[in-house]
Amino acid sequence: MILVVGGAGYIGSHTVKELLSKEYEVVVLDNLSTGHRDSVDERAVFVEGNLGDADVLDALFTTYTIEAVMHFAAFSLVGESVQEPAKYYHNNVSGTLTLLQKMNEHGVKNFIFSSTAAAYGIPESIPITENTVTAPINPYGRSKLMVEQMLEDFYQAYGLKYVVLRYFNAAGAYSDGQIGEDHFPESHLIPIVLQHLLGQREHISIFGTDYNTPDGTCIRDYIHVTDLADAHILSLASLLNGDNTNVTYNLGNGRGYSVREIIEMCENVTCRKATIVESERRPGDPDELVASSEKIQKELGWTPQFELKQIISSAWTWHQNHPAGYKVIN
Ligand SMILES: NC(=O)c1ccc[n+]([C@@H]2O[C@H](COP(=O)([O-])OP(=O)(O)OC[C@H]3O[C@@H](n4cnc5c(N)ncnc54)[C@H](O)[C@@H]3O)[C@@H](O)[C@H]2O)c1
Ligand SMILES: O=c1ccn([C@@H]2O[C@H](COP(=O)(O)OP(=O)(O)O[C@H]3O[C@H](CO)[C@@H](O)[C@H](O)[C@H]3O)[C@@H](O)[C@H]2O)c(=O)[nH]1
Repeated sequence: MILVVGGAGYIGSHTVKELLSKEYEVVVLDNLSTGHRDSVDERAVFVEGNLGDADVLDALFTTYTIEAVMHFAAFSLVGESVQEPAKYYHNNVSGTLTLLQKMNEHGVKNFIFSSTAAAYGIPESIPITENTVTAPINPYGRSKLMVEQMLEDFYQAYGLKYVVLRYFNAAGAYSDGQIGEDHFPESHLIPIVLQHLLGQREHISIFGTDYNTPDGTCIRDYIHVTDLADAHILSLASLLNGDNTNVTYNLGNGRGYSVREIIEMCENVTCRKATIVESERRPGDPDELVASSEKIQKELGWTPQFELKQIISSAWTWHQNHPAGYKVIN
């Protein structure tokens, strides 16, 4: 069985569906702090609990035979991490340490970790490879990098095998339109633009128009959540068949889009016109983040299947069908 920690969240719930479609048995552990019970496929076992709760973990590892753990659970709002670093180190680092200790005690040796492009901070060059210097510029990025470092120590000392996946900007929704992105508060650009185009927000703020990019707005690499889920499946197989022991991969499309280009593509997909307000820079935003994902393409044969237009179309279907997200409207 595969334990998916944070499987009721955005990326976790999509990965659960992919795992089930590949005939893996899945148990989800999630405390629903930012996730949604309704996003979890009913074929998965659901346990509500905290990943930092040793008793919950003992019960899980005793009840189920866990071959591998996929760990999505974290707090991930950059701005909040600057205001409340303790919250981030407690959940993302200390919670994960408890999980790793319990895995070790129960002899569970395979681990896949959701890391982030934020681990690189302001990169020295583009595209970013796994060898680019990691120098995070906020507590969120640092909390992820600390876990990466713990994983290498656990590998050396206890033989934990791991794959670290550094995602760039996750976006899009599952092909059946039934699950998608529902964060509160929403901070990500694509859902914010689509919510505006649905009439749920008065305007879109562009955070900074004086960046060192061709149109002055930040450039990011957007990757479909299903492509991320597929990378997890490949990583899992490589751990289980012994090909990988301790490895880090970037996950992006290798193509950057500016904030203005994203808004234009959203207008194009939805055939609606956006109202834009040019605002101040948001603290901590690097000019440009674009991945080189050649390493995972070469080593595991992962190839992203979705381009920006398809990413936005799938997200649009989700938002139209679920204007209030997972909330039930009476
Ligand atoms: N969304 C992105 O663009 C992006 C980019 C890079 C990395 N990531 C990372 O990927 C992971 C998933 O991101 P997401 O967007 O799906 O986030 P999300 O908030 O939708 O999902 C996180 C899930 O973890 C659960 N959780 C949090 N703390 C927990 C705890 N202590 N015990 C049990 N469950 C807990 C939440 O309830 C939620 O269901 C995170 O680790 C995030 O840092 C996300
Ligand atoms: O209303 C908005 C929201 C965002 N942006 C800009 O849009 C870009 C993308 O922002 P966002 O969607 O919030 O993503 P990022 O800040 O790039 O961060 C995401 O991608 C990172 C990896 O690249 C992950 O580490 C983070 O967890 C994840 O939130 C940034 O330049 C923002 O300043 C706006 O201009 N207006």
